Amino acid sequence: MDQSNRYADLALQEDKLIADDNHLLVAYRLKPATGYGFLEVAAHVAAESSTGTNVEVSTTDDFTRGVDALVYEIDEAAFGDKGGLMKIAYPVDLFDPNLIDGHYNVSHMWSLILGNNQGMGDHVGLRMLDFYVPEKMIKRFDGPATDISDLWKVLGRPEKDGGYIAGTIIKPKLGLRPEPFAKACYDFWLGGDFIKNDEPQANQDFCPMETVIPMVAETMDRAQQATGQAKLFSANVTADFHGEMIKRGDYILEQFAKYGNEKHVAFLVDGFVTGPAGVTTCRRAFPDTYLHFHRAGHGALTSYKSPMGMDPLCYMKLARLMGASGIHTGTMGYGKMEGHGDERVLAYMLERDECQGTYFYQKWHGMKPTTPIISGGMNALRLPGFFENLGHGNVINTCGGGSFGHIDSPAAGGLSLGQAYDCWKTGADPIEYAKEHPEFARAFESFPHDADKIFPEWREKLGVHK
Ligand SMILES: O=C(COP(=O)(O)O)[C@H](O)[C@H](O)COP(=O)(O)O
Ligand SMILES: [Mg+2]
Repeated sequence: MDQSNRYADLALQEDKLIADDNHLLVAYRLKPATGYGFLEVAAHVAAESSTGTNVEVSTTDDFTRGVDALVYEIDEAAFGDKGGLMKIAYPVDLFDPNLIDGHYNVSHMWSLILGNNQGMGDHVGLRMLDFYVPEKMIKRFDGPATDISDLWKVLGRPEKDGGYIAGTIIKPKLGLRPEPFAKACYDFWLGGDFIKNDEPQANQDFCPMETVIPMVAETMDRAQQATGQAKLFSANVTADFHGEMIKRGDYILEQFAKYGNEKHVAFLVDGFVTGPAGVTTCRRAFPDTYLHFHRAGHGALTSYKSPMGMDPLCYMKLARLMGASGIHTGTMGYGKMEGHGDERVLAYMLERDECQGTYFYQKWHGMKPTTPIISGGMNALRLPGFFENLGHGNVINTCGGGSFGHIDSPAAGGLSLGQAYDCWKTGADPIEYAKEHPEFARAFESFPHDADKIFPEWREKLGVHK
């Protein structure tokens, strides 16, 4: 059934919709199935995502029609054989404020703008590319409670432009018992700032949380005394049940508090698999603790290979609305995961108070920033190019292989990361810099494939021969 008479109004002007502040706007890539017209399917998406279904229903009244989502722009040929562009305006009244405080639910918003419409049979691709949240709504999302300035403060740095946080992920990913786990932490902290649990490290029988966490807390204290520097640990609190997540969080804070280090802890939530409910549980139960949003699994939704799901930019915006203090953004083509250099916008959208996205200029109206967490196949050699592309180094970076794969030690791995930042920041030539900085220099020998690719003449210039 073609519902474009009701669910499309191509005369609506985007500027006016934004000025009126009564609509949430979404840009999608749509590819209709064979035999269906573009506007017809677009209107069906708007219907399915608001007041309608695939047929007229007798219960509809005039008020109902007043909150229809409307297709207001289409460009059928925008993406060639991948489909066309359509934009839909959703009345703010469609969205769901909490009973307890009137704040909006991200889970509800998500189920509306990218929910049932994903499974419709009359398209072969529907992907959310960008969205715009109006001012009156954005002020009623939680947003972050803590941000990178809280971590810089713990590290004794300026709270503005406090710079690069050199981190790692304890590797191997699984299989370390408590003693070797704590030892790995100590060995890295001698050279770096920040350690996170890898996302599946939790409460396994071979490494129970109630054995390993007290050891990590004691280790942090020892590493801080040995180096005279503050250290940070991002502990996994992911769980299905909010009560379990809170139990884990309370337990972890209690253990680090024994050394006065409760502010040196972040909580890692696998926010893709727990969804907004998991992230918000952590955000609200522990508003003083930095919320580290790990997104394992997100590729099923955000991969550019898919005609479905959403672009990573949308995922970043959802994470900031939910209140993530930091979220993984990928490595913008410099690491091992999918991505490309122009994904700088992912970081800028998280950090800035206003930012131009793919289709919409989003203002955040004072919402705290979310830190870009750079992770996945990174090491000291890849970092200078990464910083150059991004234009700054106010990020958390975690290098698992890049630290524990350093041929000298995890501490040397950690030091090599801070040196990579210093090298870029001071505008030094990496090869010249390596001559004066042994840990950075040994990263070339640790990661020779990267060295060959990024600095092809490194062997001759540094005098290192096979
Ligand atoms: O454990 C790692 C990286 O380990 P390593 O440093 O050894 O590659 C992270 O879980 C991934 O970065 C997640 O990907 P993303 O950050 O893209 O979500
Ligand atoms: Mg991991």
